[in-house]
Amino acid sequence: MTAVVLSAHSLYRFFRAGEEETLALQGVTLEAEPGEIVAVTGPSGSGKTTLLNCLAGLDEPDGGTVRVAGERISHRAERERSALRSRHIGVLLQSKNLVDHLSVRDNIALVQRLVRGRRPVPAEDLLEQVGIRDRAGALPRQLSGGEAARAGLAVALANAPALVLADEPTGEVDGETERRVLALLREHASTGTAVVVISHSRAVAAAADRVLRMRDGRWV
Ligand SMILES: Nc1ncnc2c1ncn2[C@@H]1O[C@H](COP(=O)(O)OP(=O)(O)OP(=O)(O)O)[C@@H](O)[C@H]1O
Repeated sequence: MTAVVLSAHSLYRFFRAGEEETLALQGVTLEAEPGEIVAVTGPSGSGKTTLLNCLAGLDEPDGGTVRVAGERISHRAERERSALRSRHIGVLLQSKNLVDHLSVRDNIALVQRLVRGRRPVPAEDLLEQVGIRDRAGALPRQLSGGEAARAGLAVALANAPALVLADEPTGEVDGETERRVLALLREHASTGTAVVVISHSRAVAAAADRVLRMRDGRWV
């Protein structure tokens, strides 16, 4: 087992739209150890989602490297990044990680089929943990915002990932559900998972081991 689950070094990301250039990430370095929950906060447009996308291998940084569980995920073909993501990372983005035409149960099964050599946690158990066991047969569009957020979390945890990357996982849930989600993340962290979570919630910051603040693509 590697000492750090996530090692992102000196990440840069530029976006160009016509004449305008945005420096979304300006040399961001981040490491996370097994068992650690890191909260990332900062104003709108500061680069948080861009960072998470680069960490997840959903986007390529223009400079710098990302390693997850000892394997480099940056600067690789999309297919390779996708395979590494299935193997090591649970991703919960604001855009949601549920496939529309599959039930919640089948969304979990889909993620678990991509991972070999690990015994999957039964879908019902994952859904019990997030408190929506009775919604296993529902389609994503039949879920409330809070239920969809919890289903997304169950899917993010379905591959028993070394690293969980979550963008506002408690943005749409009530206080009680937020506590439940945080307890669940802590439980997974205690088994060695590292968690990086973007959030403006005070409860999330209080539950985290470290809180990092971003502004204009840099830590402040
Ligand atoms: N695909 C893109 N093309 C052009 N500019 C982009 C793109 N994605 C992000 N940006 C710009 O990069 C900057 C950082 O955006 P990002 O979404 O990472 O911020 P954020 O901190 O996650 O914001 P929020 O809290 O509102 O989600 C912003 O100025 C944004 O407009």
